[in-house]
Amino acid sequence: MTPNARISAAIDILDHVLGGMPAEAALLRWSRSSRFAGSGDRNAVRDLVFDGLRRLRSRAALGGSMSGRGVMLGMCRETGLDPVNVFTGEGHAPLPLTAAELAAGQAPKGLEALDLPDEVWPLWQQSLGHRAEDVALAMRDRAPVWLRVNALRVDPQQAIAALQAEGITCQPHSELPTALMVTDGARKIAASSAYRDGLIELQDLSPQLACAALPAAKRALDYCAGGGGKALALAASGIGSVVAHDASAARMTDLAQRARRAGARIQIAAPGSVKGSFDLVLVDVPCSGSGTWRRTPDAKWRFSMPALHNLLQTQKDILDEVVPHVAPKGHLAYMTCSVLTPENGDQIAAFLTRHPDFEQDFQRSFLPPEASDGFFMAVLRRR
Ligand SMILES: C[S@@+](CC[C@H](N)C(=O)[O-])C[C@H]1O[C@@H](n2cnc3c(N)ncnc32)[C@H](O)[C@@H]1O
Repeated sequence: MTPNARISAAIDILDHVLGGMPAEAALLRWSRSSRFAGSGDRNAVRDLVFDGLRRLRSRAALGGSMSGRGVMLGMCRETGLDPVNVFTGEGHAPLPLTAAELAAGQAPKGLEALDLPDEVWPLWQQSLGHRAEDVALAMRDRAPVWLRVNALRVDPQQAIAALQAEGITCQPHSELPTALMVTDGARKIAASSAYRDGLIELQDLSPQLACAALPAAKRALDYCAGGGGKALALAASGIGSVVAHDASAARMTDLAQRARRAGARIQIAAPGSVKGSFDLVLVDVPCSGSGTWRRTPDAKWRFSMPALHNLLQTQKDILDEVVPHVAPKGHLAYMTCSVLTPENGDQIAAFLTRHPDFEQDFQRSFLPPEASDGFFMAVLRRR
């Protein structure tokens, strides 16, 4: 595909996303109907779409319309590409710009320039205070890729060497050497033998730092295990017995295979079947995902207050549900990938009021750009 044909494809995909389709589904739909596209084309189109979604409002303002064409025209204007050379109508390039399109567009203002939806701003500002603008601006850029070295298989130096042999270069984090930032070759990870053999896992820096800060335990329960990212990290940290549970069995479908690959011993509990108490209970609850909008930028534009209120109730219910599973003197760790206070500190303050037999050990927030994703953890202790 020519560069302009890739822009045409991105316009079509963005129009589907703007029509309500999740970005991954829109990309898959395009991919299936574009067998001619090679892997380089697919990667380039994906990048155009995701960059466009991270900067949707500002680029639509620059391009003069909230549409695939408007966003790609805005991209041309922002990056200094002459739109007349892109919108040529030749081959598979986008159709030439009309006089109205050429005349439209202006510099983004206010929340347009921050690329945030209006609905989130009051809460964003209350939650982030003086960091509100710079965190919003960080969300406009692509996030780095981080790997977790699986200490059950290798040490960081061995993992770095194995990855290097497959053309993937990494740099260890200064405080947590098992966290590796990929500096080159990120697209080769999924097919690499280092990944297939369980030497490394894909996991963002913030959850890695959060898991590393958890108190030591002999028996841990990951109550909202999903695909098992945290359960695998707990098992790799040397906790002898890890039980993974989720309200949805389907969310844990791949966990047994991932655990085998990683050499991790994880017991999978069917929904609602957890028995007994644990000295560490982790609840990585469903949340707005507002800390991860660099990776899932379409979710940013789906944010709504009614959806947030439903999530707040789910988070509260999960916290109350796990109380019987926290052993006396045991720890309850609460995590979200959100930067919004109602899902974080407020949720913990309300829990401590409802459950005076718990006290807080510590809270920690991670914010981009210095951390990778926005993330929150609170560790509570049963008296
Ligand atoms: C943020 S995701 C977990 C991600 C996972 N811990 C990881 O690291 O890959 C939240 C999970 O909570 C689960 N969940 C939602 N309601 C729940 C409930 N009442 N009890 C247990 N799990 C629940 C969802 O199915 C979802 O998999």
